[in-house]
Amino acid sequence: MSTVATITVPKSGKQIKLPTGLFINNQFVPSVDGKETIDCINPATEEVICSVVAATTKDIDVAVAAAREAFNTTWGKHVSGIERARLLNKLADLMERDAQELAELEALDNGKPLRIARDFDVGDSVGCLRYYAGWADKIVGQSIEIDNKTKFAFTKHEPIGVCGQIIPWNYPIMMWAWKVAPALACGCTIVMKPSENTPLSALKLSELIVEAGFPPGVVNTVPSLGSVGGAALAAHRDVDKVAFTGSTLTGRKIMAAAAESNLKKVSLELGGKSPQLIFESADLDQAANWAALGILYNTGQDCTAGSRVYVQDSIYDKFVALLVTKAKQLNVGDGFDEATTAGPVVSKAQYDKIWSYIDAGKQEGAQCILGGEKRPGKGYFVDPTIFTHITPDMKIVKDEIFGPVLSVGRFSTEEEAIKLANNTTYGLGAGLHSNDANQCMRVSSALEAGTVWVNQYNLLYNNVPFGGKKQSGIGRELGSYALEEYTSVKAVQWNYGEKLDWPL
Ligand SMILES: NC(=O)C1=CN([C@@H]2O[C@H](COP(=O)(O)OP(=O)(O)OC[C@H]3O[C@@H](n4cnc5c(N)ncnc54)[C@H](O)[C@@H]3O)[C@@H](O)[C@H]2O)C=CC1
Ligand code: BAL
Repeated sequence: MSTVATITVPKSGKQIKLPTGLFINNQFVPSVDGKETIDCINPATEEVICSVVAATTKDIDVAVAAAREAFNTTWGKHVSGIERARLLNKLADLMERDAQELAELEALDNGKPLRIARDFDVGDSVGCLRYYAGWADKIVGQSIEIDNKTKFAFTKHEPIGVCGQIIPWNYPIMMWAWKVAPALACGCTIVMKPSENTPLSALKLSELIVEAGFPPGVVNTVPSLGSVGGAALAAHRDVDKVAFTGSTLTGRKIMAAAAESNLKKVSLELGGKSPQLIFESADLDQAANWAALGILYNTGQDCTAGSRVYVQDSIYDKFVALLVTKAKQLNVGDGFDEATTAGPVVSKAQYDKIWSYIDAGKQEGAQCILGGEKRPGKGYFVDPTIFTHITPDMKIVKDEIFGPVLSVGRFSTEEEAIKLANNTTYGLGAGLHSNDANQCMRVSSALEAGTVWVNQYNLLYNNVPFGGKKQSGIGRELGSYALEEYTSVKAVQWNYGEKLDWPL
């Protein structure tokens, strides 16, 4: 197959030339032993955009060897923090320069609206690179006094080594940035496996890695099926750490593979079934805006999607009516239409999964008060769907759906609200809306989640840590906390005076 695809951008007709090979040692190459390719589908039209080379397990070995060689020679302990910062800042500048093209590829491959891809996905990712560029020369250890006449110790926060990074399809550029930026800032090298659903932006970013001036092998990109390339990275004996975002099911497999191979360090950002609590003192119009954003942003394909909303009895009817009004204002359509505020879901598999849950909700007796009807024609479009009259045992209430499907329940007391919210195996996000400050403090500390949003929902900042409790994950991304995921602490104990009497 050709190793450069020509991709036509809808509406503008602009043509993008994109290398489609594996990116290893700063070059786009064919597979060493495979002929498989991955078709990239535009979910708004179901048409093939282009095909990219699929890495085999042998290709993963080649990419890991390249990353190891770079770690031992040009990166790792062989490059200063100042230089790492310079390169990260340069990469951020190039991403900013190419923001439109990156967004076009993302909108085509994932389906999300072009404007949102450019302003939020690319914009926040540029910010993420700059944030970690700022950290690159500030990764410092401690000096620890043991005995002030004879001994002290100091710690070094050393790069952990070769990192396998496995990312999903819901925010392909942003998940790339969240993983690549802290790893490079700390001095790690990378084998990046983008999702087979959305590999295009990672290939474009690989071109920018070369242009920014990163040495060969520092970042390698291997599109592949999860069961092939992802599994090979998780089980690889020369990978020191694997960072993953995706389903809890796959996270479990990755952890098992890490345990059974070389006990590599693992960080997991997994699924969720996040609650939003609406108390009677809340500003209802604002709460409805945040609740709608919580479940409908990115067409609900969000690990922190606020997919369970619980409303206090006294305001239930009024709030539900408001929420329906807000949900109806969403404009689901092709991401290249200016008016679109939510695109299709990413793939046929995801579309089918969402519809199986909508059907289950109806069969289990929940009341569908909005949506719940398929659209005719092409494209994986799902309109906002709201269920009421739910019970805790329903599948739509328990399982992560990853689509614009909301379950709405009710409560009478604060205790009941907390109990309902925490009644899940997940613990990623939670929201509460109340104008009672004491209540906000009480409830935010009682909610079992890695992030609690008070009077807002779903906002993330590069300097605020993000991650899950319970079965939503292990470790933290973003903020200074992410640096711990990519460094290993070495304690150097120094004797400058103590004499050892022997035998003891
Ligand atoms: N937490 C999050 O942000 C995400 C959650 N999900 C959840 O997962 C559900 C299924 O979506 P999928 O795309 O199938 O998720 P997935 O967890 O299987 O895929 C995420 C990434 O893991 C890779 N992968 C798959 N199997 C692997 C394996 N055995 N070893 C290593 N890597 C592997 C995939 O290639 C992809 O790069 C969604 O409906 C949603 O509920 C999906 C994507 C992101
Ligand atoms: N909400 C950003 C992270 C994620 O959905 O994977």
